[in-house]
Amino acid sequence: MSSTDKPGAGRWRWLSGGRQRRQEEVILMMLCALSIPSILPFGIYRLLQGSWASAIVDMALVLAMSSVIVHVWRTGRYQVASVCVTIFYTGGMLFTVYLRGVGLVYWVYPTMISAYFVLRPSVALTINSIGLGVLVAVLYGRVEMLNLATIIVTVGLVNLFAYIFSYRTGVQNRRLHNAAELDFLTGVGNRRALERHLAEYAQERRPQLESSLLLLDLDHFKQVNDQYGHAAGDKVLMRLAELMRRHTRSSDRIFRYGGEEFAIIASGAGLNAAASLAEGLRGAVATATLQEDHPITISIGVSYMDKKQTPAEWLAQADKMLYAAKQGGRNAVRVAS
Ligand SMILES: Nc1nc2c(ncn2[C@@H]2O[C@H](COP(=O)(O)OP(=O)(O)OP(=O)(O)O)[C@@H](O)[C@H]2O)c(=O)[nH]1
Repeated sequence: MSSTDKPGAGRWRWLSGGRQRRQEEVILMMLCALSIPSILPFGIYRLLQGSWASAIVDMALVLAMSSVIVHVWRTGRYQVASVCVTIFYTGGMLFTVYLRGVGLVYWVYPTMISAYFVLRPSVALTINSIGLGVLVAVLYGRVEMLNLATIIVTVGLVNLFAYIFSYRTGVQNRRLHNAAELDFLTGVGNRRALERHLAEYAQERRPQLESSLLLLDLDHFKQVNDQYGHAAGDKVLMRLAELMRRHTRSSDRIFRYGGEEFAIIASGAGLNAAASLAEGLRGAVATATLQEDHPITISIGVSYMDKKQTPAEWLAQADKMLYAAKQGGRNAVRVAS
């Protein structure tokens, strides 16, 4: 069984709730879950003390974090929730310092570091810089200048180190991702990336989002290699990938499925739209010069990514159509009915 057949496979399966979750979702939910036992005891203590304002802030944070966990768990949407969580945390932390004084400034450090776990480094740095500005305004006149300067410098340094660490980790992650999922010759996604995207689409919950799968294969490509050499064949593959990029939308995803075989996930395209896309690509390749003095054509099989079927079935159907296009004389498009 290939990875396209396994919903919920992988490292985060135990938290998947039936589908494979992105790492970002899991980190956000864990961060929120961790904040509940960290804040709740203080909220209860403040309640017992009768410090109503502090207790309300703590309880509101606990409630907000619980809501975020439920929201992310149910919808899988984490981007806006990540910004909201950071703003809740920062606001709660600043209000607590405002209410109870500089003694609670220790909360600033974990709060600010947590932003780098769930946001892009530049966004986290921006929110934290605004938070630091508000903190200085809150504490100004309430603590000695030397004390305030120490807080500013230490908070600033913590942010600087967290930013550098988070930025470098992001760069390394992108490099690893590219090495694992990009085809080194053409720069489009590789087969592993295709399988991941198909599995993600199979678990996508928006019923109105329809997509189609195109499998493209160069016709008689062996002749190009035999006649002009392997390096010339490589150039043809690169030019074809470039042509596909130009003739697809930015939401479509292109992959190299095998040696001279490519796949396109036409996002948001039903069968008719996908058939027009395929026909346009076929015509564009037929009229382009991918190899001087040698006309090159492609054959394309198209299948509809029906949610009632599995990714393996979409691939098998598109492959069957591709085979039919080849059998029909090549330089042709066949669409699954
Ligand atoms: N240059 C180059 N050639 C490749 C690469 N991967 C596969 N090929 C070649 O692609 C050719 C595929 O040949 P076949 O499977 O016979 O297919 P074909 O000649 O395209 O014929 P049809 O698909 O039946 O139209 C072989 O010559 C492979 O060497 C690659 O990365 N670079």
